[in-house]
Amino acid sequence: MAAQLIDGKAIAEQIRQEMKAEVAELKEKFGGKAPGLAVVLVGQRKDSQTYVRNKKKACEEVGIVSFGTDLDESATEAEVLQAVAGYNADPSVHGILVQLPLPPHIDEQRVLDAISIEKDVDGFHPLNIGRLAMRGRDPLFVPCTPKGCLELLKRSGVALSGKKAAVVGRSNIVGMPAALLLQREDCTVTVIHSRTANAQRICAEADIVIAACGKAEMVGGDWIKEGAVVIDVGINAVDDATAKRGYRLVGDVNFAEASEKASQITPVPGGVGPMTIAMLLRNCVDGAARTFAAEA
Ligand SMILES: Nc1nc2c(c(=O)[nH]1)N[C@@H](CN(C=O)c1ccc(C(=O)N[C@@H](CCC(=O)O)C(=O)O)cc1)CN2
Ligand SMILES: [Mg+2]
Repeated sequence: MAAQLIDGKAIAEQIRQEMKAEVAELKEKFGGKAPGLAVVLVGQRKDSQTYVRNKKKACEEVGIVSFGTDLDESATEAEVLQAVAGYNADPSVHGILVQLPLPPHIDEQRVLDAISIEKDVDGFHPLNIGRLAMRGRDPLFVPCTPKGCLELLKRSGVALSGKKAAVVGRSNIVGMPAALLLQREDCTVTVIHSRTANAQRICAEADIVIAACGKAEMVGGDWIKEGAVVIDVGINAVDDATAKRGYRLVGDVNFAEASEKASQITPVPGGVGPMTIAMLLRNCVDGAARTFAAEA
């Protein structure tokens, strides 16, 4: 039987509407103060420019004030660090995001480590990741894409406790934090990576699969257990002369095959992607609410 679609675009829209009301309440409660998000973009990558534009548009929609620094591809690491330091010190900014990837001459780790953990709305700072990994500790922010995956599961009524989960991929941004989040929900988690022996057989035992390996359609139908829930994080462009843009987007999962086996599945596009931005807004509003309450 074909799987039920998890509509990330619709769920993200619903979350934005919920947040619009929350931001209005915050303003009412705290004398007109609004949450502020600062985005630092380095270089002219078309995809990054689109994501940053979409983030600013989403901020506007919910009432978050956005700030931006656009630096040339040739910007030095010192210039990027200076932009971050300025936003760290700016009381009207509650969230700082440096769009990734950065040009290769800039040390990504050094830049991410420079963001104040109270404003780390991407959740990439080692202190936030470290707290996520520890029992009894809570990060101030959780990385947006894995947070979006968990939100999709919860809003789709998927019970997590005691379930077997497989995360395909172990990146710092998605795979690793997704595995930690599932573990915090009492799933038994296996992380599958490029050196995993019998990856397909292990994945096919999971009740929940999060695919984030960055390889177009690598997770085939035979990787999916009958009735499993599949969350596809991948966004891969494949040439297609018949498509409007000359390419089409596919995930890390072979959607046609997997949807014959899964009970629920996310599409690409329109699955996890829109949730990344919705969770960024969520983090920014939560950060601002914490600051406003502390200042009151
Ligand atoms: N600082 C960060 N950099 C990057 C992150 C991040 O979370 N923080 N994630 C990605 C890019 N990204 C947000 O920044 C992002 C990627 C994709 C989407 C999205 O909505 N995708 C659409 C399809 C878009 C298209 O048509 O091209 C979808 O899946 O439906 C949103 C945000 C790397 N960098
Ligand atoms: Mg998607």
